[in-house]
Amino acid sequence: MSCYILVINPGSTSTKIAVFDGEREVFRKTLTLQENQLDLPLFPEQYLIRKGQILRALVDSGIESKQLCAIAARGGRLKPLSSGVYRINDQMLKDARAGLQGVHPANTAVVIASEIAFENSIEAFTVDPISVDEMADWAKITGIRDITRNSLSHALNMKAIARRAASQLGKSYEEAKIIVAHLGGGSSVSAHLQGKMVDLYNSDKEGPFAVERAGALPTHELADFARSHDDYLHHLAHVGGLYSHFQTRDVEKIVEMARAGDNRAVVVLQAYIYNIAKYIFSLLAVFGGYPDALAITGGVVKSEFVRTALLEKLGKGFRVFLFPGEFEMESLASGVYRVITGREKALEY
Ligand SMILES: Nc1ncnc2c1ncn2[C@@H]1O[C@H](COP(=O)(O)OP(=O)(O)O)[C@@H](O)[C@H]1O
Ligand SMILES: CCCC(=O)OP(=O)(O)O
Repeated sequence: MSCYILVINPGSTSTKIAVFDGEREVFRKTLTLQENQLDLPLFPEQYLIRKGQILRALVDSGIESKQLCAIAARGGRLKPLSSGVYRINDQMLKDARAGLQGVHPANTAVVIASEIAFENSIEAFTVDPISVDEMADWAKITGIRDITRNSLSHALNMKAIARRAASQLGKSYEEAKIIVAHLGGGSSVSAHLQGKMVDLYNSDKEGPFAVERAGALPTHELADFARSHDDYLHHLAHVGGLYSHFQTRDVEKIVEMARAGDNRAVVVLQAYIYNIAKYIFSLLAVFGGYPDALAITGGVVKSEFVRTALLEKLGKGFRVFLFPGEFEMESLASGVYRVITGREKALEY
């Protein structure tokens, strides 16, 4: 019998939805928001817009809600959690609405999923939310006692990619030593040891700058910037990175500018690549040398220019696996499918 899983994945500019029959994708659509809608608060404005778009898209798809047997929602900035599939409960909804560890469009997903699930008497889950925290204690300490590093990242895609890389090495995820770089609108770079992301950077606040995220900044200059810009967090996480230099999130366009001889584009792209490589190399400290593999994933990896420049900068020491694009929709669906088929137990939040 068919078991349709609705997958909901809200991002900074769109909401991706899909329907999987078990692990086979039968429908996918990207629902975009207008530029002025993206500046609206997540609750209730964006959540209502995104929920309305999802319900209309489902009706248009011809898939009836009675065909759904479960919902998989991308989990946002919830409380720090171990990796796994979580049943959405009231406390999770409360934390998502309150923005417990900050706001992210994915915070709307669990709320929308639980409402659609309730209306259809089915269950809703989230898999490896942004707040998966497997960071080692020694990686959390900083040079100021009151400032502790935390773990917020593209955990869903990076854990799935690390498992794929391990399988290509012929090893279990738990025995493989892997670095994963996720290069999208935002970026994360993580070190996987004994099946855990023991250290990572997330470009909202650390590591390499990304398409729209500022990455690590010099502390004194950042303090000055924050004093003179009330909206400095918006600069760090939405209009930073390549966007702050070129007012576009379209990497192909910036590469074209460089190819056409725009010197600024040449140097900023050089810096973009250099910073990614620099932070990848810094994670060699986790392993005391090269890991078994370096896996590079995310939308930006679709760019041949970026792939070539980055591989050249990384040199010959890594065994590199490239996974252009992201695999969040299938990872959400397969996590929930494992639970509803009894192969994995859902965790309680
Ligand atoms: N073929 C391509 N060449 C260069 N950049 C690309 C290409 N395809 C997508 N990108 C870039 O990937 C980024 C989006 O990555 P993705 O992982 O899909 O993002 P998000 O973090 O928004 O989910 C965009 O900045 C886009 O310009
Ligand atoms: C905070 C890390 C997760 C993240 O930034 O996701 P998106 O790049 O999808 O916004």
